[in-house]
Amino acid sequence: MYEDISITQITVKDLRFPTSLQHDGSDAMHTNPDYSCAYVLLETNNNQKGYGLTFTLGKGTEVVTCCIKAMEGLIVGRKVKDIFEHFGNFWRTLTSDSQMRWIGPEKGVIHLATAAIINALWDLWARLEGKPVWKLLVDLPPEKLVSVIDFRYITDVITREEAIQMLKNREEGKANREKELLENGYPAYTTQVGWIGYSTDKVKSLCKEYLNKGFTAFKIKVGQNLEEDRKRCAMVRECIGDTNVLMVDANQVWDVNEAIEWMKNLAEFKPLWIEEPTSPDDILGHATIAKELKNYNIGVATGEMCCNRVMFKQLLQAKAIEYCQIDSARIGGINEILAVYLMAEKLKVKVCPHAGGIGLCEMVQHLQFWDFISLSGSKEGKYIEYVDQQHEHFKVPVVIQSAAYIPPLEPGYSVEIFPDTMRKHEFPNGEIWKNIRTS
Ligand SMILES: C[C@H](O)[C@@H](O)[C@@H](O)[C@H](O)C(=O)O
Ligand SMILES: [Mg+2]
Repeated sequence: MYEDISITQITVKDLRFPTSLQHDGSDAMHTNPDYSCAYVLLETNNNQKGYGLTFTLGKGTEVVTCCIKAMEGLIVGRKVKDIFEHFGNFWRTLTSDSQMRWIGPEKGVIHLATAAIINALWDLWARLEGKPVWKLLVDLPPEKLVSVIDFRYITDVITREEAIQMLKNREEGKANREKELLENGYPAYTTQVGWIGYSTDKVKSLCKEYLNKGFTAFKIKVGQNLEEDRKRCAMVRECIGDTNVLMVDANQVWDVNEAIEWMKNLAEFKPLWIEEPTSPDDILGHATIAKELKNYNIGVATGEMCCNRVMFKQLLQAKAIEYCQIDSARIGGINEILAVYLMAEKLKVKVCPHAGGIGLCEMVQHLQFWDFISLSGSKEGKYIEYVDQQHEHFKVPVVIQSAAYIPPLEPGYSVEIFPDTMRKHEFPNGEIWKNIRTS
């Protein structure tokens, strides 16, 4: 298959959206984020295209696009057959290039660039197969699916053989779960109600709006001021009632002990989890927080800035997280994220993906659908994050019905952006940015 198809071009665009103007997406650490992405377009000699992105904020996009350009030589000229037949090996060539790996390895800008390229390759593969990515993943035989993963550094927790066996054990019932998912979708929680820059009135009216839309789980930002947080949590709890779920997110703002003390002060509002209480690199710190907060029935969630499968492995081994928040635009794209799902399943930690950023809802739903159908077989106590921003720029935007993600049927990874959006939002010459700079 695909005998003569090869990649002829990779184009990267710096696309930015002025979300900071309305404080959309703001949190304790990122008070003026402009949702942005380094957007990758792959082209082949048979006119097939593949689209992928990594999520960034404003000026940071400049650096990531530069890195993707530096990786061009690793992609262009490759036969797609060689990539997809030996995807695990190809992933390793991207992440192990002997000159480029020095600026990682497998972390930071270079790994964001890897994620964008890998995401575009999966989009291309799914389009060639005429399937959405979730279905491509579901239909791959266990041996083939597992062959895309690089197990280096994680075999002390999971081996290739174990992973294959786990998928085989779950084969029974796959068709029924797929059918059920297509009918009922996958539960979503909303973060749209509680960005840190939103006024109390705005938070209140958004809670009502999302309650009316059928949401039962709500995440708000905390971490700047304890008294304000207490007022905010009390107000949101009153608004959503006792039986609905509240999550809080500090975006790495605290020291370990500070996190524990702060959260004890918010415990009466019964948050399900505290997300990113401290540095994303502090595994033992997360473990300490998790241990202390267990007494208050508060779980620890993290992962949106976890840099690779090794860090995830340690978070899982150390019992540092109750909720594992994989992010579709980070670590090394789907190949590496699948490894995290497998480790989480083995160590019995729930995966609740992060999706607060542009295109993240569109992509990550595919992975969680695959997890439900092929790996964990359960949605129990799990959610996919939902933020209601920038979906109108995508050709296949997410569909949310009764607070549930409904699987897309269109081929690909759902991140193709309209050409008009690219013209308007490309930085610095798109018309949106020209207008902002002159106004
Ligand atoms: C800057 C971004 O909006 C973050 O605040 C966002 O990703 C957040 O942490 C989330 O969990 O959605
Ligand atoms: Mg978060």
